Amino acid sequence: MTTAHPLRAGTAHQSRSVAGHLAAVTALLAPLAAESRAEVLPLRAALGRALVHDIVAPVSLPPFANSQMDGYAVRSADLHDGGTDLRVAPPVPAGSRPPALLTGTAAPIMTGAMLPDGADAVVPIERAVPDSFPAAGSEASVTLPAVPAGTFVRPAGSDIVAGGRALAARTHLGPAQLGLLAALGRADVEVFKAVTVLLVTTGDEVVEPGRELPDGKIYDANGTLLEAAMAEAGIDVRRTGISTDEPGELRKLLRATSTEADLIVTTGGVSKGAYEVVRQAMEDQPVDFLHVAMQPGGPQGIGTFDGVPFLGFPGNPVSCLVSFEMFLRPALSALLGAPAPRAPLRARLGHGLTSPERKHQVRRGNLQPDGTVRLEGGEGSHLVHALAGSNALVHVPEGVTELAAGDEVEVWML
Ligand SMILES: Nc1nc2c(c(=O)[nH]1)N[C@H]1C(S)=C(S)[C@@H](COP(=O)(O)OP(=O)(O)OC[C@H]3O[C@@H](n4cnc5c(N)ncnc54)[C@H](O)[C@@H]3O)O[C@H]1N2
Ligand code: MOO
Repeated sequence: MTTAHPLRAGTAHQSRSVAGHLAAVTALLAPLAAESRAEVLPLRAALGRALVHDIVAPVSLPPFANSQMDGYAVRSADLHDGGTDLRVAPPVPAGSRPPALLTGTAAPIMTGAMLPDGADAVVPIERAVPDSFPAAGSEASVTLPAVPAGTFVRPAGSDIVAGGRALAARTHLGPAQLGLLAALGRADVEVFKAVTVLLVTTGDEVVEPGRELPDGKIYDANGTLLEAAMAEAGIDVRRTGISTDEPGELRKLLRATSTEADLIVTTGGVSKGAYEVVRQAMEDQPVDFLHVAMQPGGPQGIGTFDGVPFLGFPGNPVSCLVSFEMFLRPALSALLGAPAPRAPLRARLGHGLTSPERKHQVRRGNLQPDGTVRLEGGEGSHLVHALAGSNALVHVPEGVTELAAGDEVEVWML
């Protein structure tokens, strides 16, 4: 292909850095961040999505000064060292505005109840004598120790003040963020629509799980692996079934199924063999096939098919998962705020490793409770069993060829 295209790498033999390819994938998918791709969802349906706009707090949290403890609301100026007897006022009712607290009285108040006007502190019931509340309606007095103003009071707006920014645009909505929106009184929220990916696995040697396995064939691991990775990341995944190695058939399949898709992802058929179906099917399309300086996941395809963004991941199962984690997930995180990016951790290697000098290596491993990471399997990108026994990706940056046990590495929890 010689057509000029902003996403294209130049010659097919050029190797592109991981950062360079991530930038290209992000540029390819940038139109997905258009505000026209917004929808309003009830909070319960918005888990895992991200905000289109900033959210401004319509009320303060807490909305009113309230008690942090079960105890007595007091005027701190009434209390003196050595203990002070106060008349017990009627209890503060839950969920409504109490009458003002008269000087020389203490009002039983429960956690979260509104502080009466005039009260400026709460003495926990454990510090009162007696240390239990009198029966409702009875005449009683209580002895309380001196406390500074503000003791066990949660001031209005101490969490957020009305008019302040509660959440920024592109914030990923997990339980805490949805809980905040509910606390602010929101019943629904404007989020980016889920990204729809058409996922196509390819190869004459690949057979649907559940069928018989003739000699020379293997089961399709990639379809299930990537569908699960994408679904977990909140992507709406459509599967086409396995494409044969016939480029015309793959083209027909894509044309029939890709119209509603935001992105086409294929696996396999992108390297240098004689039957690279994805390469051949894309011959008349603005698609680059290039090598990223990464192991696994080196061979990559990127461009558009009939105008639909396209990523061609390599066929080895570990390679296609690593491609998803290194490029698609972070590109969507950066553009749309969802899925959430992987949180990078630092860990110490349980044992040494070697890595090719000009490649960013991504090994699979298990982060142990003692903070060391044990590598699972070797470098091979076919090691799906070792992948299944791993809980983390282990990064060895380009330029690092050898690491010893105890050396620090970056890991991403899977
Ligand atoms: N001469 C070269 N050969 C290869 C190179 C290279 O640079 N020069 N790169 C190697 C690397 S690295 C990778 S990764 C693979 C990528 O190959 P393809 O994307 O073309 O994928 P295939 O050849 O179709 O398959 C590779 C491998 O993965 C297995 N596979 C394919 N699809 C599935 C599936 N759905 N489920 C499970 N396993 C699958 C397939 O049987 C092969 O074993 O190329 C290297 N070769
Ligand atoms: O780079 Mo390939 O993706 O290792 O096996």
